[in-house]
Amino acid sequence: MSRLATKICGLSTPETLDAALKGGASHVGFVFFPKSPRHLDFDRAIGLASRVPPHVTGVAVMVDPDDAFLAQAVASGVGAIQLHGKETPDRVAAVRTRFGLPVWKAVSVKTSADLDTGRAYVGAADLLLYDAKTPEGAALPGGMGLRFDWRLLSAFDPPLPWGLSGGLDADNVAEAIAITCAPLVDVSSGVESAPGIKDVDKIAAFCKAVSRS
Ligand SMILES: O=C(O)c1ccccc1N[C@@H]1O[C@H](COP(=O)(O)O)[C@@H](O)[C@H]1O
Repeated sequence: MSRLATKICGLSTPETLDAALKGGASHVGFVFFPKSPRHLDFDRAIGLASRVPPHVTGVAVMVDPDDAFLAQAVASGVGAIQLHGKETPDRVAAVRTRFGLPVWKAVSVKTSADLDTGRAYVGAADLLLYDAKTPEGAALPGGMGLRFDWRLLSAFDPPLPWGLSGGLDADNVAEAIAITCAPLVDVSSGVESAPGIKDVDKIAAFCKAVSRS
């Protein structure tokens, strides 16, 4: 079991969810975004969330969701909400108040100035997830296996609890942790054999690499 929090994101089958749980993940992510190859419908999410034990948190990943969509995602049985779009601080605060769950806000990073945009979410979000900025016009705002310069975080004092995501995998996560001192790491593409297809061996290898860090 790792002392670091680990989120395996974009799970969509019982087998891969179980691999994440067996590996010691503290968080498991379910993506509710129709443009994503990892998109889950709410019925399947209910089945998966029911397998998640109480000491692990299911996280619903969404992009600029409205309240009706959020309500369906929350009803699947998750314990936290990850907002990965262009949600404003006011919107994040409203989601937290309305749904009563911890809210993570993704912060898209390419430069050091991008890190500072997270400060606006103090008092609104519970956790900032620093993720690589995807190119203008990209199909997805995350989950593309892209990484940013981790050295930006080594000289930065995050204003909230935080996590690192973007392009992590079993081969690079130890280096990422060493450079950033991230308390939480989040992976999706790096534990897949193809977009949206999670690989149980890669999940196990990632969890092992984190636990050795
Ligand atoms: O995974 C997706 O398809 C996705 C879709 C929309 C928003 C976020 C998404 N994933 C998140 O992106 C980061 C990084 O993923 P990766 O490891 O670089 O593939 C991760 O937090 C996912 O939760």
